[in-house]
Amino acid sequence: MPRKLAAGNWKMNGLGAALAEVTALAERCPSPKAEVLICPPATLLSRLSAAAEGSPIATGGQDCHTATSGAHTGDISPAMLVDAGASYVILGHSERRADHGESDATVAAKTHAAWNAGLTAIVCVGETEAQREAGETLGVIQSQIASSVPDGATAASTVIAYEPVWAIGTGKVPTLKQIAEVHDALRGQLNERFGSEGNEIRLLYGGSVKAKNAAEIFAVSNVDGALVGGASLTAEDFGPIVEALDAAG
Ligand SMILES: O=C(CO)COP(=O)(O)O
Repeated sequence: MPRKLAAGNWKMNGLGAALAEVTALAERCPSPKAEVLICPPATLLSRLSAAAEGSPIATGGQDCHTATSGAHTGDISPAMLVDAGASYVILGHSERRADHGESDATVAAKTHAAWNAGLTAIVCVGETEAQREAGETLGVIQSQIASSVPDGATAASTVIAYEPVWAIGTGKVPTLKQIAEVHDALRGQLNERFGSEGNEIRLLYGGSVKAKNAAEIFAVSNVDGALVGGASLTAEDFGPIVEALDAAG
């Protein structure tokens, strides 16, 4: 099994001053057992990669285009993320699915492009509150996985993040039983489709993960780490989450 992963998604937050948080995080967690990843806005990626050099902190993008270069104003290619020091990219986040109309097919194409550039793709899935209330959660998520994750996914190339849309930035968190139900179902689906490799693909939980709830979430079966938004912005908030993941073994 690859190392567990504590991933921070800074979303559209962070100016130059935020680089100090990465230095502080590296000082606080000098040799974590888990992999630690920060995905800053694209404007900070190069500088953050430089600031994290020599530390255990990896960097990643929050989206990429399917092409390597060309006439796509405002977009960023996977090769450009690699050039800026990234080793990961978050794809299909629910905010991109909602704000930019990204479909499962788009996410799958971006995942292929990311793999071709040597990036590890963190593919995000999650149900809305209405879908959960209608009892559709597992069906929605399994269909998103089936169509957003291309054939050939491996533990080195792919991470899955389960992020219930209603838990993102709301302070609402599913029960541990609800998290276990989804993660166990995802593990079963990945095993069935990718064989032994599917057993090794890391499954992250995301949505209102904080220092105070991290340890109990990391104890849930088939939770191999977290994708953290708001609580990843400072070393003070993210450090204890990394430490909780390490303590979970
Ligand atoms: O969307 C998320 C990470 O990608 C979760 O965000 P919050 O941790 O702020 O709820």
